[in-house]
Amino acid sequence: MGKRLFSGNSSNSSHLEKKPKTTLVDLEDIDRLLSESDDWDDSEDLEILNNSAFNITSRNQQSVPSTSSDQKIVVSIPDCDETNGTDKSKEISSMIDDDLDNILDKYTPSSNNRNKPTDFAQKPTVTLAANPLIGNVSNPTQLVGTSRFHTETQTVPIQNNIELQIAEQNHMDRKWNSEPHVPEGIDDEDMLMQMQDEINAENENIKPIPADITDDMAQDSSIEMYAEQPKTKLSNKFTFATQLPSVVDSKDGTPEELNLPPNTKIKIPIRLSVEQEQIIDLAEKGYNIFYTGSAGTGKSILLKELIKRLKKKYGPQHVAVTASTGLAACNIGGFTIHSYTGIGLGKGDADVLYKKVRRSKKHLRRWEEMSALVVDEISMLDGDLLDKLDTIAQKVRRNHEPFGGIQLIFCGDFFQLPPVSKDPMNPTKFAFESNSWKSSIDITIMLERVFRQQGDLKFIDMLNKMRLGSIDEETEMEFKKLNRALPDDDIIPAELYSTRREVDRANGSRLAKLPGKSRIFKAIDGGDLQDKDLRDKLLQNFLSPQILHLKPGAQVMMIKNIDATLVNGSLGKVIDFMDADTYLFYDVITNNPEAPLENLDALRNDPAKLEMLREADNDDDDKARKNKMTKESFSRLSSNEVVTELDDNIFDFLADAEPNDQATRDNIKRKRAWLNELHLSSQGRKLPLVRFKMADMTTRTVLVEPEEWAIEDEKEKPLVSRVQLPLMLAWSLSIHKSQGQTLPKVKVDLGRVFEKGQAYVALSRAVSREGLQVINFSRTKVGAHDKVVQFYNTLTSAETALAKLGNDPPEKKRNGYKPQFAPKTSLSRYSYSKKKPATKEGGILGMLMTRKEKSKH
Ligand SMILES: Nc1ncnc2c1ncn2[C@@H]1O[C@H](COP(=O)(O)OP(=O)(O)OP(=O)(O)O)[C@@H](O)[C@H]1O
Repeated sequence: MGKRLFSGNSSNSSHLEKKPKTTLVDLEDIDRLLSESDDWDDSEDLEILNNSAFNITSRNQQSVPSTSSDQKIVVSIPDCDETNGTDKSKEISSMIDDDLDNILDKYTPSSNNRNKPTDFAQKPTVTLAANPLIGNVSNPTQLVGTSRFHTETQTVPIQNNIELQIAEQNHMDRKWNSEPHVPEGIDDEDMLMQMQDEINAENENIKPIPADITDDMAQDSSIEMYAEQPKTKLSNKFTFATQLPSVVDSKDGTPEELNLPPNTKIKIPIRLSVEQEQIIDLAEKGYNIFYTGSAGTGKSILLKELIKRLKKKYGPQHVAVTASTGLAACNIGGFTIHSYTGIGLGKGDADVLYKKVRRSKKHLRRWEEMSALVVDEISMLDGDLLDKLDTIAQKVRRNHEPFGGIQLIFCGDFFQLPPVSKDPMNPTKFAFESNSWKSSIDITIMLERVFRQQGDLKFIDMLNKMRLGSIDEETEMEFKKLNRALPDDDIIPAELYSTRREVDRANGSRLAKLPGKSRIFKAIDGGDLQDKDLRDKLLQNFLSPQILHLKPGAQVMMIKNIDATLVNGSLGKVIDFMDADTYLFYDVITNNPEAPLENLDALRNDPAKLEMLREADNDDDDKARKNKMTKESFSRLSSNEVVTELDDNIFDFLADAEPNDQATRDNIKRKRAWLNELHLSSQGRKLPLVRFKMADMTTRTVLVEPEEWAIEDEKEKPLVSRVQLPLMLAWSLSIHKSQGQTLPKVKVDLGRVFEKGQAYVALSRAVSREGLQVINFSRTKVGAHDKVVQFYNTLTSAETALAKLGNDPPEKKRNGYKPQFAPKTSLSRYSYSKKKPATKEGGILGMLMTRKEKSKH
């Protein structure tokens, strides 16, 4: 029997949990690789796993129905960089050779696993991919947890109809042409097909003889064994998703000669185009770059790769990854520029904002350590604000070069949405009109190839005309033809509207269609401002509504940055409502299903420990403490609140591990009852338990607690404030929020378009005309700013920009340019306290508190 290198599990909707449903049996291999390599950067989980030798995960397709048992295992081969590529390549090569044997071992019937019930047979897909661009990475610690979880719960084996796939070489690797590092044997499609045929031929002989698989056999087998998954009620299908990996049906993307079965899903790694690569080259040389291109030219995709390269060059903590809006920031795994730089709403002059930054050690440090500042969707950033940021940078860093010598990478399309200007007397100032832009940007480049709509060239042409604000009659007719219903299939179309009122109405009607009564969450508003009209106006500006209606099944969007992965823009689905105390225990059971009930009981009956746990869960910064009381009053159970039993959905994680032995089954049953009893008797207000979809396609289930928004005067006293759940319904989106998205199926209503570029942004989210419905189209809705047209007339292609530059890198051109980060002079005055758990407890309490600490960082 070969060593067990990996295994996967079946995936239905419930497998999109944060606790990964991937099993990695041979963890030692991963651990060893991680510890032996000098290249891993421990501080960045994502970095580690992007570079890890093996990245073995189970992936769900976005549109897999909840009842499906479709499975996909991705084995990623790491990227080779310039310096260590060859060695690592050899190492991987030999390991991969072993792995092929293991794949065969794993899916070939052996004496131990021959008798399996085909009823439960899953249909795994094995993809051997060379570090796909959008890898689904997992965290090694998560893998450890998962492994334990699965080892203790024997289930039923995967067996028949396996499909082996080979993903193309990762064309992001710039050494592809010269030194392909995929080992021989892996990129050989014939061999894979042969393996697939062999395995399936053997598997056909397996007779469905259920029930006689003993625990011992399961332990000994090289095959992991899984239970048939019970169906969950809530689908994990989302109306839309941000920048999903390119997963296409075989009919669209599989090379003919692969001859894969019709339902095979293939992940096609993205290969950067020459012009995209050229921009990376320029950025690596240290130039301050603005690059642009029409919607769908791959600006964001390129930006993600560029960020990786800059992090390699400067170190992750020296690269500020930001965007002008929360959703755009979410797309590139960054922050809004306002929150990252510490300028809040950006109100007040540069001096006021500089003082604000100085008061926050965290933000001061960020500015001081910054070597590169990346801003996505720059078109929505106000030119005056850019000038203020420039001033702050120079002051904080005590360096009078533009932006204090920080390298700038700006990306966006000025033909799309301009900065929001609410003051008619003070019209929009584009970023390119600012003084700081003129003094800092070395190169402006235009990407020319459109990827998003590449399957519909006529549509690209129509959109291009629209972008420039001039469409002819024929184009208008073509757009008007799109006023028809979209096919009613598995995918629910996203809906885009121009105004918030329209969005609210559309979301409200979707909510009404869900069964059951909605729960109402009323905001607590405060602040010192006396002028009622002004106060109401300011309150209206908050994204969070005064009254929020929610039901289980509601699609929601997070509207605050909570931690590293749960950010403004994260999409989720409400699965139930529970109070904070029940959630503490729910969390314990989720992470530790085998924890004895007696321990949970003991913790429940120990008020001191419980209090400690609650404290550890609370944010300890000053402001949070000030608002604690308001938040607490928000979270108090009101007398008329009806408390019902918890829904079975919340126990998905237990159902996944459907045990074979009676004792474990009983244990789980007891825990369900125990948690329900706690839930029914608890005095806390029931808050939404939301399953969020993460950028790596896993999910994370969290109890969403109230947050505070405030508009402050210059002395940081709140003029108006609101405490509310940081959620909004999200079946429909405003066009402003949709900027940056790729939406395969979308319905757009242009009836109330009020801004130049707005109609273009909305329609260019679609991938093709086939997936686009347009209501209220009219030529009058289309327009472009003259200033933007003029500015774009001055732009060049990447190739021309390169030719003009010559060989001198900007380090030589810009006097005193520092490719590394700024001196840390003022830093030494501060000491940074790291948050520590309130106490070092062992057992469940300790585990919980450590987890909470970790999730905060
Ligand atoms: N080099 C490439 N090869 C194949 N597909 C690509 C490439 N670059 C981008 N794409 C695809 O094109 C689509 C649009 O990419 P992306 O969102 O990065 O464009 P964008 O220019 O940022 O669009 P927008 O301006 O609308 O935000 C995505 O589906 C992406 O996967």
